[in-house]
Amino acid sequence: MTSTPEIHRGLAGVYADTTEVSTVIQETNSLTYRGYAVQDLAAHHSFEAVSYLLWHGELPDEKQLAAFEAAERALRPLNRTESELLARLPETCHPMDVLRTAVSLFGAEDPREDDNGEEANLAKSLSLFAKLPTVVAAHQRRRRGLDPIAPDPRLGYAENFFHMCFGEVPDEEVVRCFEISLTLYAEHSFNASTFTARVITSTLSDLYSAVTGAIGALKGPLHGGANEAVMDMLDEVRDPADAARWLDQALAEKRKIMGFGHRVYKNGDSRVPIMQGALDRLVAQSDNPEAPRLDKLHAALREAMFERKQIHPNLDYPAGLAYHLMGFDTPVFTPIFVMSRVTGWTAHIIEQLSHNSLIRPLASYDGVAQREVPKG
Ligand SMILES: CC(=O)SCCNC(=O)CCNC(=O)[C@H](O)C(C)(C)COP(=O)(O)OP(=O)(O)OC[C@H]1O[C@@H](n2cnc3c(N)ncnc32)[C@H](O)[C@@H]1OP(=O)(O)O
Ligand SMILES: O=C([O-])CC(=O)C(=O)O
Repeated sequence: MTSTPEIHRGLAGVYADTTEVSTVIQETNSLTYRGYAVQDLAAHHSFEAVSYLLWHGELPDEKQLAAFEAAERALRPLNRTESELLARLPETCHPMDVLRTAVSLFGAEDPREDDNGEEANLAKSLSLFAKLPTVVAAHQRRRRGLDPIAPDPRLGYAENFFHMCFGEVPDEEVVRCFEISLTLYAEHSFNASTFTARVITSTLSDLYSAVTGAIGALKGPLHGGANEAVMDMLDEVRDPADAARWLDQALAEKRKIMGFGHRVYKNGDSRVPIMQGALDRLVAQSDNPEAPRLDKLHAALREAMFERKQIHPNLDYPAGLAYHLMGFDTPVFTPIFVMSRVTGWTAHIIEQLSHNSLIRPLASYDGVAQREVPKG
């Protein structure tokens, strides 16, 4: 008789490979990108500089950053085929479907699609980084029956995204809060979408295919889709006075409370204090009449969840409300996560190729024993 192998369902606790890109340090509950604490990066560097760091391993000097920014700004516009094809998708489809289709289309158009050399993959990564906000913004406007706004090369990455979505750039505090969220969302080791990208890459498929698959993995509400689900939950509960009663019922129904819990962090997500601080500043200066109620409800659910389950919020909890207060439609929240995480995904794709081994685990069979096929 063969012994039953040890099963790690969900690969919980399994080390699948090494990485130099980022790490969660359990003892201090902190996260580093290429060795730098993420809160220090968020406080002192632009999202563009953080993206450069993830791809190149070091922060850029002034000249490198200027060249990087100029290249990003030049790559933002979509060509006519891209704009027309994406505008043919149903207006009602989820914007994650638009992004998934867009990345697949960019791959089909790129003559270097199958060139897996580092230089080619860095060029593709920068191109995705520059173009995805243009796709997301055009869809945000289309949902409201509005024509797209062309990117403005005079504006930085975050400012330009607001300009393309709303035709104006908001107060500095709002842009800062958005940039902080992008830096915090950029990278998180072997999370489900990054691992998906690495699995696809491990077959020696192309970067666009890996990113398309990663978008599909991020869409799910147990992963990136949770930032949208947080807002749906706040819309469902509405009244801060109902938070505890609503939560008791949801827990009794064995519902997962969106924006809470984490596979790796069991004592709180290291990114939450930074994002919550940015959200507090956003609420304080918001002219949205709903901001005080939403803030109270957000805090009431967080406190009730901790009292009942001792489970902490993850990054999606403050980010979801922050994106709402910035004026984005709820279905655009996870696409914003993609705009940021495409940096981490592509850094991992390049790393996977640098020491590739096909990712192919085993399954312990527990189906019916071998049997005779009925004849005739
Ligand atoms: C950016 C990101 O992707 S962060 C994650 C975003 N996802 C979410 O916010 C979705 C809600 N959260 C969850 O579903 C989970 O916490 C996950 C999927 C993120 C992590 O799950 P796991 O590591 O598998 O933890 P697991 O599901 O085993 O949770 C352990 C216990 O805590 C409970 N638990 C964990 N999170 C939650 C939650 N959000 N709501 C209710 N109960 C929860 C589980 O029911 C389980 O209880 P049990 O032992 O009584 O069965
Ligand atoms: O690490 C994870 O499992 C999920 C997460 O927080 C992320 O991808 O940012």
